[in-house]
Amino acid sequence: MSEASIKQAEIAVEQQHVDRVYARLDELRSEAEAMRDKSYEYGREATPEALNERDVMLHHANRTLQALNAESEGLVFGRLDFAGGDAVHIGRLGIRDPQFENLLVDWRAPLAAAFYQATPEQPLDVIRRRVIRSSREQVVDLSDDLLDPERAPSDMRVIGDGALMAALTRSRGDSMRNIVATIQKEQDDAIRAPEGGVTEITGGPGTGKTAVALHRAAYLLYRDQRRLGGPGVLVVGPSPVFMSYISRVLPSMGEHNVELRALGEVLDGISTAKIDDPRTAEIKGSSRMVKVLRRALRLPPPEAPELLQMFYRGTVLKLQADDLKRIRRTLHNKGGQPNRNRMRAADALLEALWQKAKQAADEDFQPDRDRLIAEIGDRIEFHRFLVAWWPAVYPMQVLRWLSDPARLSQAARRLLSAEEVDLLAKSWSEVTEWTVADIALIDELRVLAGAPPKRRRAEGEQEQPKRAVNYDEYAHVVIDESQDLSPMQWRMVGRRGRHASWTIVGDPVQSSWPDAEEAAAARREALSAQRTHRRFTLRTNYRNSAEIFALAADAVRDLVPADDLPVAVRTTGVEPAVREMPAEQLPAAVRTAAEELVAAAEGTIGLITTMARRDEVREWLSTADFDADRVRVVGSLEAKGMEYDAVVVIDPDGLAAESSTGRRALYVALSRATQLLTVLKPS
Ligand SMILES: Nc1ncnc2c1ncn2[C@@H]1O[C@H](COP(=O)(O)OP(=O)(O)OP(=O)(O)O)[C@@H](O)[C@H]1O
Repeated sequence: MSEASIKQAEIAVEQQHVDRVYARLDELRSEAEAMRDKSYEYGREATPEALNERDVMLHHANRTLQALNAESEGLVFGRLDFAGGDAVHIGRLGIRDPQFENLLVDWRAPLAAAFYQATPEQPLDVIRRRVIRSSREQVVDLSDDLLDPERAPSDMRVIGDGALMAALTRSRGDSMRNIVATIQKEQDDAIRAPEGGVTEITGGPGTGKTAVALHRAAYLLYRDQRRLGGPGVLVVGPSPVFMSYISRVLPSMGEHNVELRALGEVLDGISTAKIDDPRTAEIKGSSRMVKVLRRALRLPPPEAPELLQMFYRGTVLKLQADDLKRIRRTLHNKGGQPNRNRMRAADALLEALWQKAKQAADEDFQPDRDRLIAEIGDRIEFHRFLVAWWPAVYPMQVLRWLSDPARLSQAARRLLSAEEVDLLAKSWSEVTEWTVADIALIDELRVLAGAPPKRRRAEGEQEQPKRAVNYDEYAHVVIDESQDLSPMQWRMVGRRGRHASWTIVGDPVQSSWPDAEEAAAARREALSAQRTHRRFTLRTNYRNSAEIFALAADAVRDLVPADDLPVAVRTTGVEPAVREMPAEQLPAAVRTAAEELVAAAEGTIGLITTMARRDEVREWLSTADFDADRVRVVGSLEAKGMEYDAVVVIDPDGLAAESSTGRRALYVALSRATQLLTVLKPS
């Protein structure tokens, strides 16, 4: 038999199994639907027992349906043949036949671990590992590894090799795909690491850190649905573009109960993607801001009254500006959140009025403490004063107050320089939209100020979602691109995982945060409750061709130890194109490069430029003649974590100059392409 017909025969064998799996999937779906319908009938009886049973059935039926309805593409992707003749198929879910025999083993089940862990040195009883590639329900390709040739039966057929290479060469779309069929052993070690404590995954660009973190989330949910499924898993990443890029990976594995939030979306009720200029972001992210904000809350609100005057039984009692200042200082020194201290503030003012009354006492005026406090405390004008002098404060309002440079200078005395105060005040003076760095400050103020009194719900207003606002009891928190978190952002995410276990993913070499030590200290603080720390380092770059990565690595080779740079495994024989041109010819050069790449590459084309020139570059492309649907123009910070089939890096020196981490930002931009890279250098 020719090689091609052997392969076709093996594909036919696998197709039979895949057909059985899909037929069984249909049966299970019908059963789950029937259970859901039946649960509605139970509900009609409306006794507490029936309702309870209905809820349990409905929950179970809905979960099963959700899992069964997850994209069915590539449901069956692997097979293991063991010494002794047994074989199992591995898939995105576990499916059993009516006799309870395994038709498909979930990739996260212990039985499937050998699919990822077996090597020729340690075959773990596996003789042949087969990767099955399907298009919808049709098997289209197979690829085998023979792990233990000595024990292989003579009639065992081994087809091709290189499922990983085939997966890496394929063009990518707008969404990241799951990699369940080709997870590599070093990646699997991190995915299946125990849940508790902190699991850190480091590695260079394209080593699969994001993919591994998401597969780990799916694995942990599978292993401990009860603990993680309820309080939930939070995944935090750099930008909404990135969150959208990774958003389909978990649902494609049947996991829907995971919250994905960009750093600008962590706080409930606000969402932003706006980015400050690097210098402003650096100040806003610094842990010095904790003190600045604390002090800001101690300052009197703008236009706070400076005199309290009460007529009491023919006498005028006055608290002057100095008295009021002293009372405010004492209240703050006692600690506690200002919004929770409003009663204390009222008590302190009344007590001070009583002291004044005592001083004014004479034969005609004999005040009684309890009566004075009760009477004045009930007066509407006293309440009006209190509301103006010690109002409920709202985090965003406090930041807006700090757009007044005089006020900000007071809060920032000896913490920020005059130049830093100017930059911040300016950034808050015309806020139309908060920035990503502001979100961590707003969250800090939320905690420092305490919850303001609840607003009464207006008629017809919807009730809030059942979950607590700013839910901070996640069971597992995944942080991607962790090297870029500012100290203030570490504080913000730390709050959301006080009782959680953590998966932290990052690459220090790609950092865009200038003060590594300050960020490390904030991170230690955020994770201080964690006892166990385990670390995995991924060393193979699966994204870039070796030719592209060599150019990217040149940008940082003299800045970092060689060991921190991964090894790219795939060569294409195509060198990146590096072109120089006078600055005025840059727009035409960008159009030409984009047109060439659209014609030459399948999939997505990324044009990476400085943050400042994004709109200009979009404008240049408006006259280009190509399929614009596949082209994305992004700023260097937005390119974090992303990947495209072909990339144009526009003005590399400008990219490095714009970022406070210089050539590291360039390294990120140059390591985004899977197939083709063009670099345009204006002079
Ligand atoms: N085992 C694998 N099989 C197939 N594809 C893989 C594998 N590991 C990684 N990849 C692919 O390599 C690319 C890079 O992965 P990923 O984005 O997770 O890397 P990263 O380490 O997070 O990169 P960066 O630090 O640059 O953001 C993705 O397309 C991913 O699907």
